[in-house]
Amino acid sequence: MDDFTFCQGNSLIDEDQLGSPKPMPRVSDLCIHDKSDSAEHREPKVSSDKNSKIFQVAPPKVKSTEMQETATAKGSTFKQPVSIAKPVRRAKVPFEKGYSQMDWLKLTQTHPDLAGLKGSSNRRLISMDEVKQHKSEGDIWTVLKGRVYNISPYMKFHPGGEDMLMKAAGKDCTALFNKYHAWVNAEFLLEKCLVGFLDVPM
Ligand code: HEM
Repeated sequence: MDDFTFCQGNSLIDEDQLGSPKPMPRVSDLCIHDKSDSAEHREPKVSSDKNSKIFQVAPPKVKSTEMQETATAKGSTFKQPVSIAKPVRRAKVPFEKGYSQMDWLKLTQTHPDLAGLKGSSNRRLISMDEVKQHKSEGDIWTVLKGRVYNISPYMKFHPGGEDMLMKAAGKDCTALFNKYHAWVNAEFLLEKCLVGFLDVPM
C-alpha cells in the first residue's frame, strides 16, 4: 500500500533494538555551555551604579532595512523597503476577562460585520487622507502592509494594550508593528476587519 499512514511497523519496533546502544549519562553530569558566558562574549560591567547598570539589558538600537511584501487591491503583492528596528523589551498587558486572543478568534467567527462595511466591498482603494479621518473611539482605521483595517473591534483584545494600539489610529502602523512584533500574523488576526487597500500614488 502506498499510503504511509497505513504502513505496518518495521524493524524499528523490533524488540532487540529497543535498548539504547550507549549507556545514558547521569543527569548531574550534563551541562550546557553557554557562549555568552565566555570572556569574549561577556559585556563589560559598569561599575558606577551596581544595581541598575549591571542588570540593565538595553536592546541595541540598530536599524536595518528589509524588503517586505505589501498587498495591492488586485490581490498581487510587491516588495517595498521597510525599516526594522531591533525588537524592544516586551510589555504584555494582562487581558480583561473575555478579551483573550481566543475570545477574539471566536468573535471573528461569529460577528457578521467586524469591519463595519455594511455590505460594501473590502477591495476598495482607500487614500491616506480617508484613513486619517478614522481615528476616534469606535471608528479607528489603520494601515498595515498596504491593507486598511478597521481596528476598533480589536482594541480591547490587543495584548499590548489599547493605548499602544491607539498609536496606530488613522496612520500607517507598519513600522511600529514591525518594531514590536514583526512575527505576529495580523493578516490572519485582522482578516475580518479589512476595509480595503491603501491607494499608493505611483
Ligand atoms: C494593528 C495591528 C496589530 C496587531 C494585530 C497586534 C497584535 C498583537 C499581538 C497578537 C500581540 C501578542 C504578541 C505575542 O504574544 O508575541 C501584541 C503585543 C503587543 N503589541 Fe501589538 N498588534 C498590532 C499593532 C501594534 C502597534 C501599532 C503597536 C505599537 C504602537 C503594538 C504594540 C504591542 C506591544 C507593546 C505588545 C506587547 C509586547 C509583545 O508581546 O511584544 N502593536 N500585539
